[in-house]
Amino acid sequence: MTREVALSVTGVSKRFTLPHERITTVKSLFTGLAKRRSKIVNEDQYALQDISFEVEQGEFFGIVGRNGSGKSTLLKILAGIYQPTTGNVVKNGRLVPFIELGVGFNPELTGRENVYLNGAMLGFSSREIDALYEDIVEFAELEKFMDQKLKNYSSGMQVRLAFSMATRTKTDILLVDEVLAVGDADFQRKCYTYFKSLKKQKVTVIFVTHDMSAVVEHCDRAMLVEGSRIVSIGDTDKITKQYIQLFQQPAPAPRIESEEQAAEAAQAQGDQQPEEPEPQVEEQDRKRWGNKRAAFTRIDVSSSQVTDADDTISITCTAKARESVEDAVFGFLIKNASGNPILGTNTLIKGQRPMSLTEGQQVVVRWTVPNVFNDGLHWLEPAIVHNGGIDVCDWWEEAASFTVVRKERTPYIISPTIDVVVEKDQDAWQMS
Ligand SMILES: Nc1ncnc2c1ncn2[C@@H]1O[C@H](COP(=O)(O)OP(=O)(O)OP(=O)(O)O)[C@@H](O)[C@H]1O
Repeated sequence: MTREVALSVTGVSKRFTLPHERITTVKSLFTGLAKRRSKIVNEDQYALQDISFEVEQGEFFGIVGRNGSGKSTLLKILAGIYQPTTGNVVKNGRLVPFIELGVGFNPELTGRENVYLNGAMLGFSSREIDALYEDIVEFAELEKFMDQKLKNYSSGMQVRLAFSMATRTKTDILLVDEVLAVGDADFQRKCYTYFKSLKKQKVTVIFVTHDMSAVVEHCDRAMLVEGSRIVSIGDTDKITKQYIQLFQQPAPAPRIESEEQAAEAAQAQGDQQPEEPEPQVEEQDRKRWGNKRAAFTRIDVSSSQVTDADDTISITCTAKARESVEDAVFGFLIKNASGNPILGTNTLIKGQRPMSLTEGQQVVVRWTVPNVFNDGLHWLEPAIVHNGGIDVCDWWEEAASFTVVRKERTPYIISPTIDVVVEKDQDAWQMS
């Protein structure tokens, strides 16, 4: 049987030019001299570099990668919203993007009016929408809300309506970004069932997500993108493992484009004084912040793969005080791959008094957490706060991760072990 290609991407790169306040030396970043030593330059940044891959007709193809790795830019190029800087995309058939919430909707109109407005944008006549209307509303489960203005809908309700509309459109290729993640678990399940039904019609689904369990469960193949380039393409087990491994490594270096910038970067490297290395925690990091009077030096999770056999998960947080801290409280959150907090606590809640730390003192906090988690990737977010919780010493999103593999899957946020005993009175019918 000949292989039928739905989508072919060859040598695609995308460059954005950004005005940027560039601090001219790494050292000045830490010495408060940043203002005097900075200048505005136009910096070219590659969101994608040399991307080539093919997706077959009827494939459910996942695209995964860290925040900022280039996934959404790639989908926008596939959708024709962005033009690639170099390279080309060949699509075999019609492509419908479902990638940004709110596109094609007007918040001041009712749900019903928006169905007609959005339908017109998707190419339906009003008679066609009349015929589809009931199905759209039923799939979205919004029967009671269609006469309310869209601005009163939750983001989950909006996504249900938008997705329900997208499913009515005849398409050969469907692009789905993470927007589905705002729908609840039941709705997501419904969407996956719908995607699977598309396979029979040879419709191709390209799906961007951070939810590794969804990749393993639903995708035929997946692609991992990191720092604007493809790391690998292959079976979903391999790709999801590689994705998880990425978080044990530092994020990639910024992508430098011009020779002048490369020379500046080299100089900045040279400006670092080896005899006074800057502590890692002071680097600019969107996912980590705080005054660092006390900071984590190490986070350990007992196992990166958690199964039904594990009753508990041990988390060990090692921290060091750089200055004295009067009343430190240690805590943590655990979030699932969609970023929903699942549980969390702190030493105060657990009855420990706020800790007084002296300069240079090391603290090790060990947590034992029951394994209540559902299938998939989970993030650990430890924190140290002080001053009655008003000031943050160190707050670290996605400091570590673990993946839960369950034999039984439920559509809920947690999946604790639940035992059941059924007692049936076998003679009951004889007695009545
Ligand atoms: N319109 C734009 N102008 C300038 N830079 C952009 C633009 N869109 C994206 N970028 C940059 O391109 C890079 C890739 O962004 P992109 O949104 O594609 O990543 P992503 O993998 O989808 O991230 P996330 O998982 O957070 O959604 C980022 O560094 C981002 O800042």
